[in-house]
Amino acid sequence: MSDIKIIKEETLSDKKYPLKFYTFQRTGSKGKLLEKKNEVYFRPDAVTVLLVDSVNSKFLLIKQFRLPTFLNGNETGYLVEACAGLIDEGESPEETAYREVDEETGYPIHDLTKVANVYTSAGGITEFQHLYIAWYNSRGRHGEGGGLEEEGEDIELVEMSFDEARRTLKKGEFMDAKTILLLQHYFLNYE
Ligand SMILES: Nc1nc2c(ncn2[C@@H]2O[C@H](COP(=O)(O)OP(=O)(O)O[C@H]3O[C@H](CO)[C@@H](O)[C@H](O)[C@@H]3O)[C@@H](O)[C@H]2O)c(=O)[nH]1
Ligand SMILES: [Mg+2]
Repeated sequence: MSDIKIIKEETLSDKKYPLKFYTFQRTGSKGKLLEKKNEVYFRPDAVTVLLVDSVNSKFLLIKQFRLPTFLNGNETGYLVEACAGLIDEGESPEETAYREVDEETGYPIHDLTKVANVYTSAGGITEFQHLYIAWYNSRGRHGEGGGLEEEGEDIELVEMSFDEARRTLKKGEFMDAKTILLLQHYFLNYE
């Protein structure tokens, strides 16, 4: 680890989150000095929470437009995902989980449970995801949800039965990695 030497660091863009271009050296597994180049996009770490109503056998998912997917083959640009958001400065992942669930869905949750920490695209993006499941009551009272208007969020709530989620998984129709991981985790460990 300690023999990694950054030879050059160039900032390619710094509009929202920095995109940098590195030239670095490190000793490889065969003891040889290697020089490499790597573009790195510094997106903040994030939290994802799969909301489960085990009494009524339902998940609460969200649907929203995702430009990068539209630019890469997703015809409508819409993606069905578990509730997720970026960690604000000074926030713990648990605090982000409660805030994002409230902003995006408006439902109270309980028993927030850690599932895993994952790098989502290790070759080029710094982002580290904190994955959780939590329980909600689909028949309970809830706030508005829908995301923050001032951030341009436009979020539709999608309630999906366990059966439909299983079928959609089997057909390979979910397209968001963290959502697939959490649904599979739930079916493997709780059903
Ligand atoms: N201006 C600007 N706004 C951005 C940019 N990138 C994101 N935003 C905005 O910043 C807000 C972030 O909303 P969050 O709910 O905190 O995050 P998220 O977009 O849901 O992110 C989660 O899901 C993504 C898609 O799967 C993940 O990529 C991400 O890691 C995270 O898990 C959204 O309004 C989004 O449009 C950008 O480059 N420029
Ligand atoms: Mg979000």
